[in-house]
Amino acid sequence: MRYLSTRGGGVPKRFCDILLEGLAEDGGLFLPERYPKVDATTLSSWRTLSYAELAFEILSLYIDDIPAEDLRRLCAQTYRAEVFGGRAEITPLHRLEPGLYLEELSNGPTLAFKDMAMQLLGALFEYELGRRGEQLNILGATSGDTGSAAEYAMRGRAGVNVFMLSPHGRMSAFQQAQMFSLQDANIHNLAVRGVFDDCQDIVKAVSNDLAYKKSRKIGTVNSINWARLLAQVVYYFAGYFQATKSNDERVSFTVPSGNFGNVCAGHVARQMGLPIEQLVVATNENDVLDEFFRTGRYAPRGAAHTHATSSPSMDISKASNFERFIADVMDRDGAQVAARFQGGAFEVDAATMERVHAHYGFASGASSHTDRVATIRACWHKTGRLIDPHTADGLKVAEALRQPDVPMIVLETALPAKFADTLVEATGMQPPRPAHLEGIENLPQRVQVVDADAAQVRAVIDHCLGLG
Ligand SMILES: Cc1ncc(COP(=O)(O)O)c(C=O)c1O
Ligand SMILES: N[C@@H](CCOP(=O)(O)O)C(=O)O
Repeated sequence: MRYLSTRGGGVPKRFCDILLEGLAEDGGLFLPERYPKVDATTLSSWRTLSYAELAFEILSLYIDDIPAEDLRRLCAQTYRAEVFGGRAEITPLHRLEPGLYLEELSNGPTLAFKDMAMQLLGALFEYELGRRGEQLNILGATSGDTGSAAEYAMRGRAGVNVFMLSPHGRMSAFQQAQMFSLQDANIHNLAVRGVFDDCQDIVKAVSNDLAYKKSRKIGTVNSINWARLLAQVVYYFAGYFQATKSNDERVSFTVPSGNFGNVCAGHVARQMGLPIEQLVVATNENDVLDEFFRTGRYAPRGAAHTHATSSPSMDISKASNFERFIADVMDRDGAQVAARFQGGAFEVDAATMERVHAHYGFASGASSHTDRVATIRACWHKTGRLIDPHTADGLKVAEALRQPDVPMIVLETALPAKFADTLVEATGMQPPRPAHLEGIENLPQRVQVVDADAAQVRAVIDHCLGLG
């Protein structure tokens, strides 16, 4: 399989090259030249596989520059029950009521769905850097969960440093403590005076400085990196197999969305032939994506209009992976994609929106603080299940948009322990947390506060690398 930039520049590349490269040189995002199709016989043969074996089968369709036995071993080492809360299924399905499910994606080390891909990325980086005898300096942006997942996956790994940008004062106390309490020498936390989008813009600006990127060996762990999305495709198949008995059945997924990485992985699974009826995008008050799916207008907002909400990891107004989806909608016309994403807002016509809904199966809705608190409370009272605020945004939208006779799977993107204040407001109870994370907020923290300025971030990286 070869990979191309959404903006059409550069030459086709192989998987391990784009794994380390992250953002394409023309500022676009890598996509495989085509989505491999999975026929009914293959789909049936995958039904009984373990999660690790399923991951291997799916990854093999996209990766031809890692020997099969090595890739199989990396998948087996990554997707072990011990790493994912002792759950043999890795992403178990929990039935809330007939036809409505939660797919548990947050049983990994940092209690959010990011672990599903990041644990594999850590193994892939170490493997490939070892083969090449190279180092990688990862520059990432987080609104709360990517950061800790990346740091836990990369801490102590040979050949990797992590520089993680987060929006100063905008994450929950638990999320901050998860990241800032790490004392490993290869982990560097930078709190940016700004919002998540400022952090992501800095990652892109530094990556687009090609001379700097090359000389400092800068890589990415955000869903900018295709490998993140690829690993996330696997749990759509795993969820489908658990919710159905035969391939004649269809299911829908509702995905709490911010940077559009998670639901974009669902789009890839659907393009591969997984029988998905609808992909429902659920946003919080930062509803740029919901606005697009309702009206055809994509209007990213600035920091002043990006609200700080009680589902903070979704406080995003410029969804990076939306570019990948639009590239597919525009039949991979790189010039058209570049024109749209180098500019500000854009609009697509009614015929295109018809395809977005009917052909690509997208629908959307938004949730507010009042909605998510009410949803957490109702879910607790009706089912005895505590859910986190982001999952609540998903459940609220799923309940409004689910169709009769089509099972709806809501992706559980984090555990309640990460967002205690909102859980207490909704239920009057402190959410449970794993014993080893008790008191994490009281540990000493290590973080450097910087302006939303790429030059300042470059200076910090250079200083840490002993270059400035
Ligand atoms: C808990 C949680 N839910 C949902 C999202 C949104 O996912 P995505 O950015 O892939 O759309 C995020 C962050 O990405 C998150 O951390
Ligand atoms: N919500 C994310 C934001 C970054 O998303 P990513 O999927 O592109 O890494 C976070 O919690 O950091």
